[in-house]
Amino acid sequence: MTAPRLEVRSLSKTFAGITVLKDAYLEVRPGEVHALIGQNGSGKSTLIKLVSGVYRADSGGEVLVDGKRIGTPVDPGRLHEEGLAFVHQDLGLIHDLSVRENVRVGRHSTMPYTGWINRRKDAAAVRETLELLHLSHISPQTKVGALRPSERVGVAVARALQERHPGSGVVVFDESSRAIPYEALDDFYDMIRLLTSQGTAVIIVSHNLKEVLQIADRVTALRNGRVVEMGVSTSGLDEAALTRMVLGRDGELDDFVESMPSELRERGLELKEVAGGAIRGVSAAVRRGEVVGFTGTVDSGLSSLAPLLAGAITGSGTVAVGYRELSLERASVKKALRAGVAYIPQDRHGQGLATALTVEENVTLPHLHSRGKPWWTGLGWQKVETESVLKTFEVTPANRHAPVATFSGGNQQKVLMGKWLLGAPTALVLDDPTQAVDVGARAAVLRATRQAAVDGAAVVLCSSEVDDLAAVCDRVLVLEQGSVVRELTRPFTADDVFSAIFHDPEGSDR
Ligand SMILES: Nc1ncnc2c1ncn2[C@@H]1O[C@H](COP(=O)(O)OP(=O)(O)OP(=O)(O)O)[C@@H](O)[C@H]1O
Repeated sequence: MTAPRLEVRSLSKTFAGITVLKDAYLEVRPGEVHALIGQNGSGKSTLIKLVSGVYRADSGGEVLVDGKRIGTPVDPGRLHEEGLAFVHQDLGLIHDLSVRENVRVGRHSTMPYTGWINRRKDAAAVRETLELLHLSHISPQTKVGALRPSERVGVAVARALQERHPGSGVVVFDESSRAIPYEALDDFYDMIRLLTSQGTAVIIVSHNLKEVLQIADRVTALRNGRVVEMGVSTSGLDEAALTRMVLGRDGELDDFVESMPSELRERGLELKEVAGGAIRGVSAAVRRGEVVGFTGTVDSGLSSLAPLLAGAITGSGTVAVGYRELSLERASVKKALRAGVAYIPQDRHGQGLATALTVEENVTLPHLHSRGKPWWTGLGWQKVETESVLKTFEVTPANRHAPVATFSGGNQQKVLMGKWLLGAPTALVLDDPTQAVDVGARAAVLRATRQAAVDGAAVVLCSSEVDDLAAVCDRVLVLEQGSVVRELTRPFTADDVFSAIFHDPEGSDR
């Protein structure tokens, strides 16, 4: 029997006395797609970071590639040699540089004597790797920013795989598909299949259980820092079975509109000829008590809408919030916030959270003014409210004094939601709020979104997750080329939303 391509034996990791990964084990075979699944904070990234040498494991564990011991600790310098490659969620590409520069960074061929970069040799090496990935149409001279999203993933993979024998090694995609718009996913999956057909092993870390079923041969689940199932074949599994592996219990997405009815009132949020970014002109009214979804493909303008409404980018037109009117020409997040717009941005690091501060500081900071007294911030409410956020969203560890930076990605997203929902806003604008959250937390985020409407907010949900939109929205508006082109009113299903985005009136067999 051939040795596993990658084997992990008894890996543990302790941070400041708390063991977050305990005796993890894993076997990945050559030529397979192996998915790692688990709730936020279950230890997936920690496991990957131990294998990639970012963290040093507690003593006692072992990592083997093709039967050969490579640690622990794993020497990051040896990873390339041993055939381990990591493609992170943000891809780590510099858009202003060429494909050649991005792929060859740190690995340039140089001229003898002068030590200057040998561009011709570099370009030839890049072409060779791109050919392996069936991407020979990409020129090494093209700027990465000019490529399609799926081609960018190809460049990130080429960088990871260069100078490798086809079929060797392991490529780890850590939530990489989140960087890829829906319409480019098939190309990404084709590339994964191409790699595995050559014999390379692929690990995907994903919260998207549909994706896991579609692409993975076997799956390993972590719960509370332990591997609870290892290498289970996905044939014969369905989403409900994967959900049980993740949560240790059943978990279904409710129809929250049905189960959480709200009362509609005027004077919510009114968009008048809103334009800016890739939005060309949108007029729409969202009543208080209503959740209105906006959706569309990657080039529909969807990604500009939430930042525009929240004042994060300027534009033209006006947004009326209750009795106040904001001009988008002089917009700012501060002005929008003062008018009663709470905003959950997509980029939680850049705009959402101060990661060096504690959970309690993050959750309560925007509310000190309204909840505290001019002479005293008040500690009681801060404790109670923060603990309620930790409980509602099942944030782990439930430690309000821990710095946000030490939480897993999904748990940070939950803290961000909790922070803004505390304030009972007039309008709530959410930009793809379930990204990175696990299947259990996703339900909590959607319930909280609906609860905001029940409590009287006008809620705008910008998302391309059709299941989310169908679960919480009263109406869905579909964008194309920066304008609203279709409107769905209840009842509608996730498939209806999907068909409306891709303008497929016959429905689809996704
Ligand atoms: N640098 C750190 N210091 C302290 N604790 C940490 C650190 N990094 C991770 N942790 C803790 O380790 C646990 C596992 O986190 P990890 O990032 O591995 O989870 P995950 O399964 O990848 O979650 P997600 O799906 O949200 O990305 C969490 O409880 C997290 O708070």
